[in-house]
Amino acid sequence: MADIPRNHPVLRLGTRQSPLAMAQARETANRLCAAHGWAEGAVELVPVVASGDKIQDRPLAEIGGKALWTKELDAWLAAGEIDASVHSLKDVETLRPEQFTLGAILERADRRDRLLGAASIRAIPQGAVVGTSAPRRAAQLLHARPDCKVVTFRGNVATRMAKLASGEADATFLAAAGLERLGESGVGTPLDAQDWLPAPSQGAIAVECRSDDQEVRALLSAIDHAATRAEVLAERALLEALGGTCHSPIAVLCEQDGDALAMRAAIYSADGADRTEGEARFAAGDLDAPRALGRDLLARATPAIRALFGGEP
Ligand SMILES: NCc1[nH]cc(CCC(=O)O)c1CC(=O)O
Repeated sequence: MADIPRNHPVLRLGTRQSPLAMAQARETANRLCAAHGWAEGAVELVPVVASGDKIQDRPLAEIGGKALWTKELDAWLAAGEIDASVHSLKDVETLRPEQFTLGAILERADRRDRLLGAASIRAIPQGAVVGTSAPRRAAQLLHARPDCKVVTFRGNVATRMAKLASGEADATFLAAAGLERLGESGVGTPLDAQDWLPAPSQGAIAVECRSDDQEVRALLSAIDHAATRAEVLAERALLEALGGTCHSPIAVLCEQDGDALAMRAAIYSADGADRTEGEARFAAGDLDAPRALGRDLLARATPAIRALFGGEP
């Protein structure tokens, strides 16, 4: 068992303030307490309002991308105001400052998207309005259903469900993991990875700490899930090779398959008309294979797809 620091509370965990972020931070705190035999309250949650939560009316890709989710927490972590920060790994930029490290990646929850408002992609009514601001979800939908109209849908999970209920769209997508963590696991229909791949790292919670903070690194390592780490780091290696940004429609899933990892990935043009897919099988920890898959996808992609990759984050 790791040493419990003298002062109480022992660990200050920074988190965004949205209900989903708070649920993820509580789950992280519970796991830390269970792993180390700490009393409740040994982990203090420190909520901050992230820039990404302040601007709700425009797609994230337009207003500055994933950095808007981590900016405030990064500043607090760098300054020592918090010991670690909890993120949805899919919202964390691929290239992070050297001063931070992924101290723990928790066991991945359901990786799938869920469709709300229709029983399947095929069952969405002809010409329906579908709310999403994720380039991946928009492109995947339009690839399968070019008759649909995509409208911007931002805000936290409850906001998006309310927008759907009020008729702003006929259907929308939400991550199964997020719904589950909010106690809404029965909402909508899960889309199986066979025909609808999720976002890189979807369903995984990441806990970042300062790279030079050996004490916190040791504490966090107790809740790290090695199999999840291998999968999501491979997905992020693919992302890195693609030079993908939050404008880039990338769908990928890496899963344990016997004693190896199996990855399937697809990249799209913004309008979903073009799609290039590929797959690879490799050993856990091999990041060259997913990078090679990324380069291979780009080499085979159309100009309309390639225009969305290799850009600035
Ligand atoms: N883009 C926002 C976001 N970031 C993480 C989740 C859910 C949790 C996860 O996927 O890990 C969500 C909501 C959603 O996409 O529906």
